[in-house]
Amino acid sequence: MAIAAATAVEAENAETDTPTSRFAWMRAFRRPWTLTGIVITAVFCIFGIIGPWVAPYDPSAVSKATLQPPSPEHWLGTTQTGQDVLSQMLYGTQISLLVGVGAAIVATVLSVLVGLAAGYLGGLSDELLSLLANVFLVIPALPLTVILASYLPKSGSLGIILVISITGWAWGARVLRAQTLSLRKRDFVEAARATGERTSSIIFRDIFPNQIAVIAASFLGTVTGAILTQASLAFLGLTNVTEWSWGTILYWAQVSSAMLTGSWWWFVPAGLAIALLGTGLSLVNFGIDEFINPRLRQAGIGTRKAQRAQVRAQRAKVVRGPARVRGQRPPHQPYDPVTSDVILRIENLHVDYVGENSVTPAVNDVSLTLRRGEVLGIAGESGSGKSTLAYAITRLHKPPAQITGGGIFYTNTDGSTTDILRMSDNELRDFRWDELSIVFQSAMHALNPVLTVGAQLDDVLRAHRPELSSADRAARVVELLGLVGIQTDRVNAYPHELSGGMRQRAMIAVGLALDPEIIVMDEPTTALDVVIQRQIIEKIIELKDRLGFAVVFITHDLSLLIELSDTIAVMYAGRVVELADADEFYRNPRHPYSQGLLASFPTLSGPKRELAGIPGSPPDLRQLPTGCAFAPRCPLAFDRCVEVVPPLIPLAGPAEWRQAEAACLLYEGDGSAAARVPDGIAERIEDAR
Ligand SMILES: Nc1ncnc2c1ncn2[C@@H]1O[C@H](COP(=O)(O)OP(=O)(O)OP(=O)(O)O)[C@@H](O)[C@H]1O
Repeated sequence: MAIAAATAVEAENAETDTPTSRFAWMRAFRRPWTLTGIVITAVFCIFGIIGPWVAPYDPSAVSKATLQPPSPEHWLGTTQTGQDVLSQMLYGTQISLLVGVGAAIVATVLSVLVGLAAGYLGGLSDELLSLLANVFLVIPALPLTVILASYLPKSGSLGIILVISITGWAWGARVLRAQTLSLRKRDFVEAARATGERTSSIIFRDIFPNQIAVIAASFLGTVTGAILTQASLAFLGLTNVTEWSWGTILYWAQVSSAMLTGSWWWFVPAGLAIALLGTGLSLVNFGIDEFINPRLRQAGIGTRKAQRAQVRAQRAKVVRGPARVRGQRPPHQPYDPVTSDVILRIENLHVDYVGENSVTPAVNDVSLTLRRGEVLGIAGESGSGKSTLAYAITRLHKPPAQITGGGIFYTNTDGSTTDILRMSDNELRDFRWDELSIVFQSAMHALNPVLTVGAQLDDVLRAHRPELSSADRAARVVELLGLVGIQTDRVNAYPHELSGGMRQRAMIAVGLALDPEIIVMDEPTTALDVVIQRQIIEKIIELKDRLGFAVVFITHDLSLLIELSDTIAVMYAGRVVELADADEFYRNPRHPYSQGLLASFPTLSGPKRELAGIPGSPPDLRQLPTGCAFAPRCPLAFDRCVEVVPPLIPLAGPAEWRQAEAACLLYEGDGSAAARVPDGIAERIEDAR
């Protein structure tokens, strides 16, 4: 078995053995088209810088050689007054580039600030900033540019940069706002928020890198647009026409009727330069896309090393051993009422989703207790309120969810208790991750796709342990990766370069970063195959036993839950309907819903049996039936079940039981048997068992 597990780990590691060398990103710029773009842009930049020094003539100096076509003396010919077109082009390149890059920098900074702030902050800030952007968008840019340009003193490039940036930032801001709106709902941003990163850090460390491709495209597009606009303004005579730029060359060519006289050498070079630079910048943009997006970078290069790694991974997958037989539950620390002290107490918690016309009571009067170092498993069908409960515990619930009642009490190490629901934002920021962390459902979405695993761990440490030096943080990152069983050379891997199991391990490492007392795990193994699921669960148990944290574990997978948990809470329609020691729950589930749930899962051990589903489906929480919400599906329901909402009734049992309660009228009375139920039901209970 150990060999099978080792092979599977090897397979997982092999699966991730893709080239993530420090210089892998450089390959993005090796593509022929990108290289062509870089060469074109670089040539223009070089001429922009050295142009005035290498120009053979003063661009304004007149001579007798008027309107000469290209010749060895004047490579690009001369103008009507005998000025050298090549010299004008060399001087003009500098001014055109200055205007293009200057305007693009100002417009991009404006659009990034407005777009990201509006999209992330939302509310009034969004409304005001969006209004501002919309106002600039509805004003026709060209007429506004023309008006502004004609009112500004023709002082030269600076005025033009200002005019172009004022009219050019709004569209980029709109696009970035829309992107930010969608990104802010992504799990990795939620995760960053939950880890306590500050707003500015979330915007610039988590959201901004995901937008760089858009920002780069917008920047390069604005450079081209600004050069074109400057050329148009100059062509119309709205700039300082004695300052040489590609636009002023075109202006003088046009006022001197160069097109009519067929003096093509006067205007073609300037037009060609604009077109060529635009093409070069577009080609560079493709390379930037690939450079920014680690997925494209990876997909594009397809090195032999990567292919070999994939083949190895495929082979290793084939030789994986079978999953461990269910029912071989790893040993837990035995329950000791003296040492097992309460660390989290949820009391009569109510969470509603408040809509315009309806209220969904997703968590309804839930009381639970988590003890230090233990695992509280929460089971239930989809829609029973498990995730809502997890989000409420961590105070990560968002409108329309509202906590409408109850308390969640955390026991500090000094024995005092704090109501999590009454914590201020600052207290919550310190509490989350330091004391209580979360492992989110889908690691692929909860990890930032454009940051390496190491950088994401580093972010958490940076946010909560500012006193740590970067070397200490790096050492802790390596230690955390080792803890969860990720090879430490994967520190620079991007999430997509890791297998599903590795990503989930990385998420667990993020959860462990600050040594919390409690980790809430919401479906942490969903979408993983059983072998990897098994490894993750074993890792969680190993870490829990080693580090002593408590876990609230949420899953649909009842057999997994029984294996992992000390106590199990079964939820149905927002309520806890059974609370029991995991072993006892497995041996003898009491609530008819728990019996149905267990019957619909394969047995952990023993002979094979036919699986039986629970008839019907969970009720609409907005219109709960009267009495017990499970009654319409319950094979044991009797008249009173549709009249009375059953409270959690303590069940009779041995003293060593941790907890045993069921919200079922069958156990009214002494909690031992169906003494008070009508005739015939007692036999049906026995049959059902
Ligand atoms: N944003 C929302 N607005 C309104 N109702 C919601 C919202 N989110 C969840 N609900 C409702 O709250 C109830 C509980 O949902 P929740 O996601 O907590 O259940 P769950 O047991 O975690 O389900 P799953 O296992 O599928 O995640 C469901 O009836 C669901 O429809």
